[in-house]
Amino acid sequence: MNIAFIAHDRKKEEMVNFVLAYEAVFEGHTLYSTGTTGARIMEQTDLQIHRFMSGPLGGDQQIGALVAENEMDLIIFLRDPLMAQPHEPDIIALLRLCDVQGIPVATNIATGELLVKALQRGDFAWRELVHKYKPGE
Ligand SMILES: O=C(CO)COP(=O)(O)O
Repeated sequence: MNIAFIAHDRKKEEMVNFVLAYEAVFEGHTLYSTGTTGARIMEQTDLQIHRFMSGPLGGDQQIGALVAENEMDLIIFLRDPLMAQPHEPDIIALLRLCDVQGIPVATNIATGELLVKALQRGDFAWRELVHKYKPGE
């Protein structure tokens, strides 16, 4: 599965702790992140993550491009609901594309926990069919 991690600044510690707790689950997958989030996770875990640009510089949009292609299978996006972000339009665009493609996306830790447990159980197997039977391929 292709999994992306994104966390706003005041959620980065929570994200690192979350990924640490489920490191064994994530290590079998292909991991992506926005720039700073990925750097923080890689500092504290043994995971290899493909890092895009920092969110405000276009990282959300880069992940959005994969979502538009229906390539991303799961996104954990710990947003800060109490702080305005300069790139709010990019964030909304990413979440909109997730809804367009029906991509599971957690925007808080409680949903993140549920999705990672579903991943552990194999509930994401349907995404393999999406990859296999892409329209036009
Ligand atoms: O701003 C972000 C998501 O909207 C996250 O970007 P960074 O991981 O580079 O801090």
